[in-house]
Amino acid sequence: MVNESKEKVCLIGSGNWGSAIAKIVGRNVTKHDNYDSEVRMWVYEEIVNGQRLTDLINTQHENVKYLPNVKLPENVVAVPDLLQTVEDATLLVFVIPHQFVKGVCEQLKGKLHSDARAISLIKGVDVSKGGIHLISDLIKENLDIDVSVLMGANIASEVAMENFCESTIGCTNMKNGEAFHKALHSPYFRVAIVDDVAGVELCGALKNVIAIGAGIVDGLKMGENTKAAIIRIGIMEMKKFSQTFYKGVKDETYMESCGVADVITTCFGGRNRRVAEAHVVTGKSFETLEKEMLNGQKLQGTLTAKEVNEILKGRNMVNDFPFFTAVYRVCYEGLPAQELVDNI
Ligand SMILES: NC(=O)c1ccc[n+]([C@@H]2O[C@H](COP(=O)([O-])OP(=O)(O)OC[C@H]3O[C@@H](n4cnc5c(N)ncnc54)[C@H](O)[C@@H]3O)[C@@H](O)[C@H]2O)c1
Ligand SMILES: O=P(O)(O)OC[C@H](O)CO
Repeated sequence: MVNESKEKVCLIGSGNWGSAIAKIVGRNVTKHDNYDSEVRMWVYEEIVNGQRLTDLINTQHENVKYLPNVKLPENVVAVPDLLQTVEDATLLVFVIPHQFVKGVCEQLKGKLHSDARAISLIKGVDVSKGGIHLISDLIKENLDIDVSVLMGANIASEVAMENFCESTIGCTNMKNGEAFHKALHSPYFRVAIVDDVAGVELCGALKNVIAIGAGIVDGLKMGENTKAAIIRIGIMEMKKFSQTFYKGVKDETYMESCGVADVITTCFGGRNRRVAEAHVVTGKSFETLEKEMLNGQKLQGTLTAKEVNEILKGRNMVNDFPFFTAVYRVCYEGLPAQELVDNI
C-alpha cells in the first residue's frame, strides 16, 4: 500500500531514452523521503533472446535491447501491464515515440490517481485533429491532468554514462515542475525550469527535422560549413514556426539546453542524422534503414517532417519554410538529396 502523502513516480516507456531516464529517476527517488522508492516502468513487451524483456530487465537490471551495458537501479521494476504501471502513481513520465501516444492515452483514460500529473519527454507533434497539437496538450486533454515537458541536448547513451549535460523543464504549474525536477535533476544531468511549455516542446520536436537535413548534407560529404549553414537556417525556421503557431514562445528559450544545444548534439550524434546520412549513401528508404540500423528504436524526424508539412500545407505556408519543406520532399517525394540546398 502506497503512503498517500508520498509522490510515486512511474515511467511510461522503456526505450533508449526511457531506460537512461529510469536510471536517474530510480536513484533520485531514494534520496527524497517524500518519494516512494519503487519506480514502475512500462515495457511494451517483446521476446528478446527467447525471454520476455520485462523478465530480463527485472533479473539483470539492464534493458539489454534498448540500453545494453547500463545497469538500472533495482528499485526500477519493469511492468508489461500499462494500468498496473500507473496504479497509485502521482508523477507520470511519458517517454515513448510520439506515434504511440494516442493509443497509450486511450488506455489510461479514467484510470489515473486523482493527484496525477505528467511530464512528457516525447519529441514530436500531433496533427491527427488537423492543425498543430502539442504532444503535451494531447496528453493533457485526453487524461485531464497538468503536463510539463522536459527536452534538452540529451543523447541517451551519453546521459546513461553520466557525462555532464543539461536539460530543460517547461511547465505552467511551478509546483509540478519542481516535483518533476526532484525526480530528474542530478549533478551530471542539470535541469533548468522555464515557464514556456510550447517553446521547449517545439524545440524538441523540430530539431529532429533539422537533424535529418544535417544527415543529408553529411551523406553528400559537403563539409562542416554546409552543415553549420543547415543548422543556422534550421534554427531560424524552428523559431519562426514555433512563434507563428504559438504566441508567447520566448526568444530566451532557444538559449536553454532544449534549443540551440539540442540542435547541435542531434546534428552531430543523433539517430536521425545517422540514418539520413545512410539514406543518401545507400539509397535505401528511411523505413528500411530504421529497421536495419536501429534495432527497434524509432526515428522521430521523418514523421515530424511530414507532420510539419501537413500543417504548413493546411495554412498555405510551405514557401515560408523552404528548409522544412525541402527536408520533407527528400524524405517523402523523392527530391534528390543533392537538390536540398538549391531549395533553401
Ligand atoms: N534516445 C534518445 O537519445 C532520446 C533523447 C531525448 C529524447 N528522446 C525522445 O524520447 C522518446 C522516446 O524515445 P526512446 O529513445 O526512449 O525510444 P526508442 O526509439 O529507443 O524505442 C522505441 C520504443 O518504442 C516501444 N514501442 C514499439 N512499438 C510500440 C507500440 N506500438 N506502443 C508503444 N511502444 C512501442 C519499444 O518497445 C521501445 O521501447 C522519443 O520521442 C525520442 O525522440 C530520445
Ligand atoms: O537520436 P535522436 O536523433 O533521436 O536524438 C536524440 C535526442 O533527442 C538528442 O537530444
